[in-house]
Order: sequence, then C-alpha cells, then structure tokens
Amino acid sequence: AAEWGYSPTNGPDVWARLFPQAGGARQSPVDICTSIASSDSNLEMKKLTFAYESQSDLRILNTGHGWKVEAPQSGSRLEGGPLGEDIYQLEQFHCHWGETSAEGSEHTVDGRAYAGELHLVHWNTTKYQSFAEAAQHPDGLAVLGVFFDVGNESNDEIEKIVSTLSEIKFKGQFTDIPDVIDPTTFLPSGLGYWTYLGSLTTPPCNECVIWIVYKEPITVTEEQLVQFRCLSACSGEAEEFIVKNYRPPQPLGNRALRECNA
Ligand SMILES: COc1ccc(N2C[C@H](O)c3cc(S(N)(=O)=O)sc3S2(=O)=O)cc1
Ligand SMILES: [Zn+2]
Repeated sequence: AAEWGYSPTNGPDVWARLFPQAGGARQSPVDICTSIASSDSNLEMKKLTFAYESQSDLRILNTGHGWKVEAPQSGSRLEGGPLGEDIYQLEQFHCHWGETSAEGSEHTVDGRAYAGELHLVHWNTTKYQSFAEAAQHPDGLAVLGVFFDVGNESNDEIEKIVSTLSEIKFKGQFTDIPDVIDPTTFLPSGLGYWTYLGSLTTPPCNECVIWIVYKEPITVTEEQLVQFRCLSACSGEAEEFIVKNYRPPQPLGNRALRECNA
C-alpha cells in the first residue's frame, strides 16, 4: 500500500481512503476550545497520578515519520483522573513538530498551535493482555500530550534525545540512549489538563485513546527543534527531511471536553 505521510498526496486529507477509521467521529487531534471545556468535579476528586522509573539504554528509532523511544515500563503506572479504576502502563513516547516553530503541535488551544507536542503513550494493563490488544478497544490507550514552547533554555531531557539523532538519520535506524531518562521530567510543573475521548493521530487512527493534554507547555530551544527536522523520512541516500509530522485538528463533534485544574 502507498506509504502514508504528511504530503498533499499521502497526507491527512487522504488517510481515510486507506484507513477507514481516520474518517470516524472520535478522531484526534482536536482544537481545544477553552470556553466549552467543562470542569468536571469528579476529575478533581480522582487525582491523576503517575509513577515512572528512570531507565537507561532505551531504544530510540527513526520511524520515517519522526523519532520514537520504546519505553515499555512494567513498573510504571498512570491512573485516576479520567482513567476510571484502570491502571495504564507506559509503552513509548515520541513527538510531533512543524517546518517552523509557528506550528507543530497536533492539538491546538483556541486555534493556537504550539511549536511541537510530546506524546507519552500508555496502555490499559488492567483490562488487556497486550498493547496491540488494547489498541483495539475504546479505553485501551491513554496518551499524555505536552506542548513545546520555544525559549532560551534547552530542555535537558530532550537534549538526551537530540544527542542521538545523528545516529538515526535514516528511516529504520535505531540506537540506544546511553543517558538515564526519567519520563517525569517531561511533564510541566503545573498539572492542569484537558481530557476527551479520541484516537491515534496517525494511521491506522484507531479510536482507542483517552487523551490527557497538559495546559502548561514545556520549553525547548529552536536548535533542538532544528535537529528534529534533520531526520530523514527515507532509508538511504535520498534525503527527504521530516520537517512536519502533525495532523491538523479534527471535528470534536458532540464529544465532551473536560478540564481539571490540578
Ligand atoms: C494497530 O494498532 C496500532 C496501535 C498503535 C500503533 N502505534 C503507531 C502509531 O503511529 C501511533 C500514534 C500515536 S499518537 N500520535 O500518540 O496518537 S501512538 C501510536 S502507537 O505507537 O501506539 C500502531 C498500530
Ligand atoms: Zn503522537
């Protein structure tokens, strides 16, 4: 099948031809219209809690659509908030960016895009036996989204990712990150978030994600984003840089958008 991507001929506007779920009614990302977000009291009651381990030698790979760090963490736990009684476990994290820092995030806030967006992907280990199985169910995955703002201080944890990118320039290449990575450091200090039911933002666009998008961005530098854009979408010689890999907002439809000001 023709490879999907982000160009006019294989991008978000034509995904539904190859991946029917992409045309569904609970697709992601969405524009977060802050005026319709409802602060839901029982979200405040059940605090969203997370516990991650620090890991070294995590594998980072060039997927052809960006970089992805495989971080299966049996010891990690994400629970509470919109996740009911189930426990979700970290599986991987990756991010989305744009050609310039004026764009790049997948979710937007009142029409405003950020320079990028980090996704920490978790799966429901209470109900399902594997990640692949979880991805077939409406409550199978939980993804934490964190916006990137461009500033002067480089993000030390992101720098650990950036420092490996020269080794995975081409699609299919992977390497181990020597540094110790603690996923907690990717999260902003303010833990207020929006949450809604959505999907994977790339094909196959399974409608299996409980989205939790933090309100407060973290800061990265322009140089760090420039390094992301040096990854190649191809597996060799030809150079087609991954300069943008974000899907534009999809209709919220009649989905509830809830907020929690932790
Ligand atoms: C067939 O089931 C599948 C289930 C999951 C996946 N994945 C690859 C996707 O690119 C993808 C996109 C994610 S995002 N941008 O956080 O919404 S998370 C994720 S994935 O690693 O889970 C592939 C097939
Ligand atoms: Zn993503």
